[in-house]
Amino acid sequence: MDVSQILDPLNDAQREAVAAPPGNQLVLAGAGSGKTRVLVHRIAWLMQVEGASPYSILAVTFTNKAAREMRARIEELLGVNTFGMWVGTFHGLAHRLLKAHYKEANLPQNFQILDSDDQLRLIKRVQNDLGLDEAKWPPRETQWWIGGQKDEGLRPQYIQAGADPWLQTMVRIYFAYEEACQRGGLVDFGELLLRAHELWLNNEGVLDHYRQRFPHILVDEFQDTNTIQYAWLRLLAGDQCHITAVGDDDQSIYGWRGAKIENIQHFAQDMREVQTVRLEQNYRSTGTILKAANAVIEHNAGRLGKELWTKGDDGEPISLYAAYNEQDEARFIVERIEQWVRDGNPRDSVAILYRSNAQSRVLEEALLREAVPYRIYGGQRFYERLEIKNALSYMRMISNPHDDTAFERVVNTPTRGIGARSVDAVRGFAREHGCSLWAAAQQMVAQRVLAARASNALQGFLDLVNQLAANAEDKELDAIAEDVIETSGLLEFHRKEKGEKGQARVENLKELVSACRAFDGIEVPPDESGAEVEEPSLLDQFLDSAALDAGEGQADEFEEAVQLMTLHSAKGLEFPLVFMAGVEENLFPHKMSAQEPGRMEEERRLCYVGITRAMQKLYITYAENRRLFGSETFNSPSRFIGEIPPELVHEVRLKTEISRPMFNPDYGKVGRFSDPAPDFDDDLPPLALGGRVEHRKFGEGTVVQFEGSGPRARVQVNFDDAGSKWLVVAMAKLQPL
Ligand SMILES: Nc1ncnc2c1ncn2[C@@H]1O[C@H](COP(=O)(O)OP(=O)(O)OP(=O)(O)O)[C@@H](O)[C@H]1O
Ligand SMILES: [Mg+2]
Repeated sequence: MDVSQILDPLNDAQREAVAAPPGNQLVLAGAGSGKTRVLVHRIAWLMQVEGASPYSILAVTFTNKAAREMRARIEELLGVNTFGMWVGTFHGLAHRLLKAHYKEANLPQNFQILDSDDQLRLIKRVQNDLGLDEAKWPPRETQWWIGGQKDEGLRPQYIQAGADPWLQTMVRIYFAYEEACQRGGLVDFGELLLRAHELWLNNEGVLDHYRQRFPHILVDEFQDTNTIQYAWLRLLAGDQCHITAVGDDDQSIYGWRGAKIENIQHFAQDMREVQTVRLEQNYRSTGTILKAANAVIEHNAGRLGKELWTKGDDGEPISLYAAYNEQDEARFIVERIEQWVRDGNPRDSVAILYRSNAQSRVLEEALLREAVPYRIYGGQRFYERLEIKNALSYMRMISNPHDDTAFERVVNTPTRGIGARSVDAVRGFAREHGCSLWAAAQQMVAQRVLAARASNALQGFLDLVNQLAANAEDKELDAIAEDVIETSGLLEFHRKEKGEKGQARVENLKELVSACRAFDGIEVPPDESGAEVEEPSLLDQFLDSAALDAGEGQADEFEEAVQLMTLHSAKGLEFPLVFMAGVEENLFPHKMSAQEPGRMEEERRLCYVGITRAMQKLYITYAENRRLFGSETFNSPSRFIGEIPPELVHEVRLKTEISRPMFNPDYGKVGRFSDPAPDFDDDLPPLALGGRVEHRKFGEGTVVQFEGSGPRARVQVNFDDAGSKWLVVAMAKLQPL
């Protein structure tokens, strides 16, 4: 038997983990030390040497994309098909279980996944029905709270509200929300996990079946499992099955969402005979990047403790750029990317990482301006778009007209004369009769409850959905989508919208048809045990995968593109060139983290995750002046920058003839940056970004941007009275103040 392919590309510690006899294992190791590689090779080993069938393996990954990569790697290593292996995220696997056992889970076969937006709407509606004022009971807070309870595995009946009126109300909403979900056949993300856990708890036969089936359980990114996920794993493992868990306590970044680092310690106690393996050699990053990461994370207390080293070169220093504002930052980043690409590197070797989703907009604009293809990773870019969600809602109505969330979304979209009052009346009727909105609307039309005009309009909507459903019979998925966007009037509606926005929406709707065309189903392999798996319709599969897979690189998967993503979604990934943007106090660390103990350490772990994504070169940028979330802020550089040893950092100065970057008082405090003298062109006044200048005609103003050099150099000045102007420096006779 040739196992050299499996073992040769590993170091001794990795080999020990991969080739261990079946048993419980914990691989605890820092970033880039090959944890994920160990997991993949371990699966290959189990199959090749222990004779495990792919059917007997369940692997949990952090994203669906990681799951696909894992499959591909194993197939490449062994030259066999991984068909039948269960590889996916906790949510994806839970969904699959619930689909296969919907009856035992007390769900309709075509239950729908409720994404966070739809969930919020539903909560609003539920609160409204309970007569709770939104101002006093912010629905987002309720959503957060309910999610938190589900993560902890708590149903409303188990929550002791005592005499706490706030908690009593929350529990009341939770009850009503559960009821609404059950009625509509809707399952939110937290519910997937909770139900899947209860499915096993309450159905011994089902649990036994899976325990028999999956003697080998493997989990990546174990440090970010929450209570219910861990309970689910343990329940499945019981005493017979073996878990290989790999993780890094320094990379636990989802505490705010209920993840428990403690699970790492509990694992060693809860499971029998756990073998712990540590990996310390890093294969990903240069020495410099690694030293920076180690230095930053050292500021955290209570670590399980491990130091990473590499045999590789030190590589280039980390570049730090102090931008004048967020525009300048974005432009700088795009320029460097263009240079990198001109040097012959592929675009998809670059990632821009940021702390908050909203930061992407400015970066996107800068990339668009320079026509640099980019993709937002994990940002729910396509399926989150309004017009797409509307079209998907029509498709959901075809699948299940009792889906209240979909009903709400499209009953009057595009507008068809069904006013808010009519919709309110439908809601009231549904509440009174304990039925779905669809059933209520049908009754109301039949009983002529509404005035003639409103009634006709509502009838029109009912007819439309019925017609779409009839048309959909025996049609291909893309034909259904095409019919939906045309017959519903959505396409026409956006065609009439003026400007680029409408056009983009039309294009998106069309893209949905292409997405349907390319879709060939979620793999549901036959279950050799004979457990009943009724194949859901392709439409249902598509709707589920759109909800589950949202944003995971589906935008033009094959185009070579720069990757944009939040630091959170960068976990587990690696890129030769990485930019960390917006590394400023209040943004990163996020200002919310100051309010809760422990959160600052989580921010630092997030910084560690960010730094360790970089293989060859890392840029850190911050803006002295930032417009974000609609307001202007002046932040100092992040404390994390100060935690990187100065000798690893090189500060970037822009060397155009006219620019002298604004002096940052904080540098003095940190007192450590090598500062190459800025270049000046003696003929021209030394204008500085952010500097004050005077113009004969326009008066005083602030320099905000530069462009070009030499005689063609231009500056943009925000004049106090005359507004913003672009001026040619050589002509404008600007006087620095
Ligand atoms: N023994 C090895 N020899 C050569 N390259 C290796 C070895 N082990 C891992 N690598 C490479 O090092 C990089 C990091 O590995 P991997 O992604 O598995 O690390 P990780 O510990 O999972 O990181 P993270 O904590 O970020 O998830 C990958 O490019 C991987 O292919
Ligand atoms: Mg990994």
